[in-house]
Amino acid sequence: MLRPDLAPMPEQRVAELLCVSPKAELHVHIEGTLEPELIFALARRNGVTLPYADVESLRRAYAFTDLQSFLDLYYAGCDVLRTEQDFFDLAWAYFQRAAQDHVVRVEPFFDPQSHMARGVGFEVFMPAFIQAARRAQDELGLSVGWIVSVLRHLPEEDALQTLEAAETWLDHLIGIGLDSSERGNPPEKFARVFARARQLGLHAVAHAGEEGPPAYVRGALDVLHVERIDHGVRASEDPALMQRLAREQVPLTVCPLSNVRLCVVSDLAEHNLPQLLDAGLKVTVNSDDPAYFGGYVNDNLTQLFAAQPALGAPQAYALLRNSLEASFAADGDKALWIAQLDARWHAAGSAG
Ligand code: HPA
Ligand SMILES: [Zn+2]
Repeated sequence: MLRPDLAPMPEQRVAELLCVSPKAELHVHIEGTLEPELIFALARRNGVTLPYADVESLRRAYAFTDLQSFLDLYYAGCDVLRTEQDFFDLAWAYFQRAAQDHVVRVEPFFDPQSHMARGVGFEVFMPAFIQAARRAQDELGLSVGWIVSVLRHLPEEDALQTLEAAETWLDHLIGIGLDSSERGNPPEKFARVFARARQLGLHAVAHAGEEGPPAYVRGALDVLHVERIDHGVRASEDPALMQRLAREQVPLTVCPLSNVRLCVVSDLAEHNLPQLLDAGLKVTVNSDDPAYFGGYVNDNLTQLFAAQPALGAPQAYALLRNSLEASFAADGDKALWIAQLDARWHAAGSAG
């Protein structure tokens, strides 16, 4: 929703408001918040030998050419996560970082299959995630809803087994997601696992239209019955799909720095987010894998706004409000956060 009543504001003021306003982060992979420093600390703790001499040489390897080149390093990074304490340290570090960005609600993905393949099961990571989320709520006022995500490069049978293992922890999960290598792995491959998840009362989201074609966005909506599309930027290639996304107000969780780092777009100035917003889509800005892509949610917002002169106060307000509205939090919580957002912007507007 754009607010036409906002007084014109200098660019710097918009950037400040973007940073200090309450917001929801709806597209972040907890394993993608594993900073190189923590990779080295956990490797040391667990006696794992890394193929990099130090943090700097690992960081230098983060030069990706596409989604797969990133995923190879992302899954390799996961190998240092072995114990409940490791997963707690990972999640707690991210929650503290998110709170600095005035995130009031986060719905992080986690990839069980990337851990189960190494013999690390739900009984190791779930207690850690639950404990970290509890502490985030108590100490940071940060509300957390976990999304169990299945890997699309693996067979649906694996995903069904993963969902079955997740059922024990259902009270601590809000949704199911679909991630990993998109091309050649259409949403239709996961029809049964998403049907089962929805039967269990989970919300449904899926990565679609990041590297994959607009048809994958349609498939996610029509076959998986998802409530949000993760990425979705390639929808702009299909005018009829754009009209549908606008009409149905399907939220898109867009990740600008990720799109640049994975060569989905050439640079931030070329990103189609303004076009998506202009077409009336319910767009949100998120960080995806901030430890790998060079920025958390406020970095994504401020760098995008700095690169795109067409983005100003109305778009900033819309993106923040969309994030809160598109979350799966309780209606009462959402209403409270939106009131806090409006109070911030009202004060800014009257200050001129
Ligand atoms: O950006 C992504 N796309 C697909 N799968 C992923 N897994 C972690 N990040 C991503
Ligand atoms: Zn993602």
